[in-house]
Amino acid sequence: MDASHVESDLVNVLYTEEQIQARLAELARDIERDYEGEDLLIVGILRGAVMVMADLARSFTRHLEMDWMAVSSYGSGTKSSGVVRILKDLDTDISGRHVVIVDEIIDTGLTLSWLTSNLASRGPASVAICTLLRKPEALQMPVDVKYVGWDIPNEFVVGYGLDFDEKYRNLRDIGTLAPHVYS
Ligand SMILES: O=P(O)(O)OC[C@H]1O[C@H](OP(=O)(O)OP(=O)(O)O)[C@H](O)[C@@H]1O
Ligand code: HPA
Repeated sequence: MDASHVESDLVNVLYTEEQIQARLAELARDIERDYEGEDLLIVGILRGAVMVMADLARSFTRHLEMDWMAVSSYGSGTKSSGVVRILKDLDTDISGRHVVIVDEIIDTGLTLSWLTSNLASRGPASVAICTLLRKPEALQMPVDVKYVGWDIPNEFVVGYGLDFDEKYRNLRDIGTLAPHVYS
């Protein structure tokens, strides 16, 4: 499939690469300000958060550590299964550490709500969430989010790490899928 073919699968571009980079730089400034003088560990949630982690981390002008977790709640479809499983745990002991979880989207809130309590039970100094996107109308669980890029409508989005059936993660922009892709 060539690149123009992939772009034509998008019905609407919500955020361009330039807009995403600018917003991540602002979020990095906010996080730097809030954790000034503190040790900081950012935790990316595989696989979707790879792009956000890479670009957010490089927007920081301070030292920080990075670790990764993989959890599963979506399978191959567009609906959360509601069951969260850890597929890869942290390599870092987070007791006494300030942790910021980094993800690309909060949809139902199930994943991050579960993950926040899981990490909080390990005795960190603090746990906060940074997400590029959030769908307020889709939330089923309360999630306390400290840093949000944008609130978006309740539509399935792809690109910049977000996939549909493992495709479209490598798009630079974020957009909604054309209906012909689902049918
Ligand atoms: O708020 P929720 O409804 O729980 O959805 C949010 C989760 O869904 C996505 O991950 P996904 O399970 O699609 O895995 P992936 O990152 O490997 O694509 C995203 O990265 C979040 O972790
Ligand atoms: O809208 C979405 N797109 C891709 N992956 C997702 N995981 C949760 N919500 C979404």
